[in-house]
Amino acid sequence: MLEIRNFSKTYQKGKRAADHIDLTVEDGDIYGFIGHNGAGKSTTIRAIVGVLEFEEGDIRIDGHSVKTEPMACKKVTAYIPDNPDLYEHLTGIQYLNFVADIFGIDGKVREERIKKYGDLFEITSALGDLISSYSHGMKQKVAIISALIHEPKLMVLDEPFVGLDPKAALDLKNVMKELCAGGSCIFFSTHVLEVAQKLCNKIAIIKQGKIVAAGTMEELIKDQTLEDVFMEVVEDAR
Ligand SMILES: Nc1ncnc2c1ncn2[C@@H]1O[C@H](COP(=O)(O)OP(=O)(O)OP(=O)(O)O)[C@@H](O)[C@H]1O
Repeated sequence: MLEIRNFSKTYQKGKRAADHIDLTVEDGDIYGFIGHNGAGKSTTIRAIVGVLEFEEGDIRIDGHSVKTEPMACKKVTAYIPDNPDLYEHLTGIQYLNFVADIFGIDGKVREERIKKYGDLFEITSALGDLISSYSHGMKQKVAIISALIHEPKLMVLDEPFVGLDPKAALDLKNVMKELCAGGSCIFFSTHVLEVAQKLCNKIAIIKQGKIVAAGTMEELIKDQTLEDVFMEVVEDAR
């Protein structure tokens, strides 16, 4: 579903943020992407979802290149950035309808999905209010619902648990599992290793732009914790 081949990114001031990255995310995977601050997670994620241009390597979603077939990629992908920037002058429901329009989701289906996820995340009663009046967590919830509205085949999330209360975080984990059980896949970055260990079937660890370990959770951690493995791998790669 997602294939990253030999992807590298050097920013204008010469910073090499991603260095020959190869990764494959398959249908049904909940793939965690972990690494220290500044390791290159957001750079990779932003290239996957088409908001960061790159020259080296190729990224394909459902067989389509993000460089040459961006629309085909975007149709099947949902992206939630680490700090969702929503249209503040719209109400929550106007924003969700706007996203549903873009993806061509018909009225009945969108209503059902907005009701299902709005109720789950306990935000239905606030959807008539302006987004500018929302807390960070409420904006995060609307961003999550907008991502789920078109049942993406690939969901890409950058630090999705930051700012969510414990109930919302649990709901999101359950929604992620449900989506992947239905054949979609998720690629997400996180610093919360306990969550990654419980939730993910695959993990990649990035250090200074390079993948230093990747594979299934069982292969990687064996009888250790993800935190132990992360610290070992990152120290070894120094
Ligand atoms: N627009 C930019 N121009 C120049 N350098 C950048 C730019 N964006 C990111 N970088 C640099 O690229 C490196 C990787 O940054 P990136 O945001 O991908 O890391 P990250 O793993 O997502 O970090 P964090 O966990 O702190 O969010 C860092 O050294 C960062 O300073």
